[in-house]
Amino acid sequence: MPDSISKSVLGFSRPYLPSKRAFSGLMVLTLLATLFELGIPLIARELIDRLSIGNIDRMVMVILAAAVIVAAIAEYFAAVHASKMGLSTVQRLRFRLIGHLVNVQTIKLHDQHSSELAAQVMTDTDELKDIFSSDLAALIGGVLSFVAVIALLLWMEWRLTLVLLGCLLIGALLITPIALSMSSLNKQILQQHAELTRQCTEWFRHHELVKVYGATPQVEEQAQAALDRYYKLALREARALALIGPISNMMLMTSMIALIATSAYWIAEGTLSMGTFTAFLLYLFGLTFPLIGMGMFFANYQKANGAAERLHALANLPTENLKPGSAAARIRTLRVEEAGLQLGEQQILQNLTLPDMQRGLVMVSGSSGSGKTSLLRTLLGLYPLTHGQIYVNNQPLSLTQLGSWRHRMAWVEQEPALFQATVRDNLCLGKTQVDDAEVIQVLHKVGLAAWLERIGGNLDMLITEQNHQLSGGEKQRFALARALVRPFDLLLLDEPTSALDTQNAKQMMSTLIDLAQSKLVLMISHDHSLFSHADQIVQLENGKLVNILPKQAHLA
Ligand SMILES: Nc1ncnc2c1ncn2[C@@H]1O[C@H](COP(=O)(O)OP(=O)(O)OP(=O)(O)O)[C@@H](O)[C@H]1O
Repeated sequence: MPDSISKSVLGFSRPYLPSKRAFSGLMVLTLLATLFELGIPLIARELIDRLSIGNIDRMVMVILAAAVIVAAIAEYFAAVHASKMGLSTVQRLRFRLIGHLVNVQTIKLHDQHSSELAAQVMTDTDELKDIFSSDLAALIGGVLSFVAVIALLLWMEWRLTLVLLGCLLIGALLITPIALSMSSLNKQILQQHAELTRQCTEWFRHHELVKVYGATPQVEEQAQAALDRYYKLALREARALALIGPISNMMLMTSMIALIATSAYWIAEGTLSMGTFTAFLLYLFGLTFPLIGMGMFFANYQKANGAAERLHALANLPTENLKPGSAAARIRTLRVEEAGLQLGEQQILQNLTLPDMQRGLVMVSGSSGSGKTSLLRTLLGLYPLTHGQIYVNNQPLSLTQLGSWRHRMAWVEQEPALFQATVRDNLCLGKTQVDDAEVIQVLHKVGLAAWLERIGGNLDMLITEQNHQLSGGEKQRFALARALVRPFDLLLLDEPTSALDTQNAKQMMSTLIDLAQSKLVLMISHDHSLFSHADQIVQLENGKLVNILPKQAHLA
């Protein structure tokens, strides 16, 4: 994302704001609406003064009607334009945030929950939307009306205007601390909202576990506590916001009473016309909305500051650097030299050296937690090496474009991830050209022909989040199919047979042995019965290489 210079709403949103033209358009429309709205009381004054001396002027009536209609039309277009600006700003921001978050370095996302991130992308940005749509238009119109009305009132009766300004100043002083408290309050509300979203996601995703372990009362208790926390914060915010309207109204009421009382005296004295008095009243009414609008803008701006601060933290998570370096060439050899990987306090790989590996099947074994998956993640460029180097065709991997390096690989994860998407979309992830015939062929190759038949050959079938459409073993073969529908030089597999029966494991091994004729296949496995297929066996312990056995040695 572009560097965000500040955590404030305007600083943070600057790169996504609408063009100057759009802002000018809003200014013009708001100005037009405000000018006509300000003109209406003056025309009304003229009309009433003429009527009071029995002069019915049709022209003034027509002008008044036209002014009312034009003001309404301009107000409508200003509101639509402002909403468009707010919506487009948030759309651009969300688009950049989504792109940014999927590129954030894996290790920086470890502490984040995906549903909390999703909640932030959707909910926190909503707080900014109102600022650039309704609130901004209200502010521009409000400031214009306020300045113009005060100028007109000063021109009409300066002493009364000073009394009015005094009342408004007291109102502003009352509203300011309320508005200022919004920033931290809203930050807490959004945090609590995201936390609730995370908890709900966990409960719904693991509903079977919850049922079987009879954890429903526990869930309800946690839900109640989380909802109570949210309710209290939201109520505090509602109470604070609810004060703004009455305070503004109270100040206007007070001003109006003072105005009417003095005006009554002057009308009786004959120094004030009925028309001027009507205009005063209309202007005071006209001030109500701008004042409330300005107060709300101030409060919402502070609220949005809380959201911007949270989004700022997301936007500053470091992303992967896919661009620098040279394009990855076809992989002929792969070597690891004194690789060290430390994550947090934990030393995961320690001086791990793997000599040149070429095409063939390399099995990685070792006890649980010895660093096998971490080694694969390092090769995938998901975990950065703390020291040491990986060499591809004798070139340091750190000098190679990460994106193009990944294009040379395919990966079958330990716990196959499935999207809530169609069979085709799950298999063809990242591919721009999809050939159904090829997809079906690959599904046959990995032993999913019977499964495909069962689903009626329907590649459009939706795989749901709970993915009951696939058994554990079918999921593993499905993940292999996803790898095989793309070209690669290096295939990384993380215990791909752990959920397979002997027959299916044999079939998968035969596919992998075939592939290993022309590609490098690196496979993690705990199953010693499969080791006889390996061209090389790498044994890790505590992140260190303890043994490396060629095929003959192992078979011996
Ligand atoms: N992102 C991480 N942050 C902190 N520790 C991590 C991270 N990734 C892995 N580890 C730790 O590194 C150690 C090795 O994990 P890894 O998953 O590589 O082991 P493994 O050999 O594949 O184990 P298994 O055979 O059980 O899958 C574990 O103790 C794990 O907790």
